[in-house]
Amino acid sequence: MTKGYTDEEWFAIINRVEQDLDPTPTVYRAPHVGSEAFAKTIDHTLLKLDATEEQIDVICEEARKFNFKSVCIRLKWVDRVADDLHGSSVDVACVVGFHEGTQDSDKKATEAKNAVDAGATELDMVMNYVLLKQKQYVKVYNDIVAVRSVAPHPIVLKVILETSQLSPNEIIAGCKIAEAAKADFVKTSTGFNGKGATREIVRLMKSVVGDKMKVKASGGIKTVNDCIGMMEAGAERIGASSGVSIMEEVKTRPKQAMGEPDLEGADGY
Ligand SMILES: O=C[C@H](O)COP(=O)(O)O
Repeated sequence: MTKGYTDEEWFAIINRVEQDLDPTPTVYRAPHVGSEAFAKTIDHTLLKLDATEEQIDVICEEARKFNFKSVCIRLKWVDRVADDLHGSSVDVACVVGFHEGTQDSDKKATEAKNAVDAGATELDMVMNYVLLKQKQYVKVYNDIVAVRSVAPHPIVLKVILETSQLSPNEIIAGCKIAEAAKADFVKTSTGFNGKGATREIVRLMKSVVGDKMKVKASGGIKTVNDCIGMMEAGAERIGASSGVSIMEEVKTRPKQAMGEPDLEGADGY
């Protein structure tokens, strides 16, 4: 998929990227709150192991009602969600290697293929961040390539870095390796391990990937202002189990005039 670097070459590339990062933060424009584009940033997510059929059907109904971007679930639910969402504009997203990320690449690839065969059009795979921390960059790259090779474009591939477990240098490494492996998104967190997304981390990830990839913020995003803050930091997708309460909050907010930027989320940087 790209030139195969050695671990030593990756090490040098990552450190060069870190040195060259522009320290000036860019503020991106979030879609208008209440717009269709705002709802279409949200992956409506239910990943708890004890989810029931009824709960899965409910989140699909909610996703249709609010016109979210996707419903994000585990493999066992992909068939059902694909049926529930049939005829809607809501996509089916499935997690892979969730939530540890340490499974064998073959297992992840099989899981990814089964998800796509069952109707998933987006995959949120957990990077092997344990190997990343050991600077085994080539293995991390090959792990992502293994999934990408069974789920080529137009399947959307997001790579979850689990940023709470990583240093800034390791986050930069995860972003560059995911980009080289032709993933579409880097995603902050599983929501199951440590702190979720922060604006600072989203900003760092966006400054590394620039226009080459998109950033998904996830984990602990519960309010409209959380969403705006993440989007102004550079996220173009939000993963949240709180999508409904976010949309309920949207209804209570005064309408924005068209063309006016919403800068509320800029507070608290
Ligand atoms: O990818 C999504 C996360 O699991 C959602 O986390 P959350 O339950 O904190 O919104």
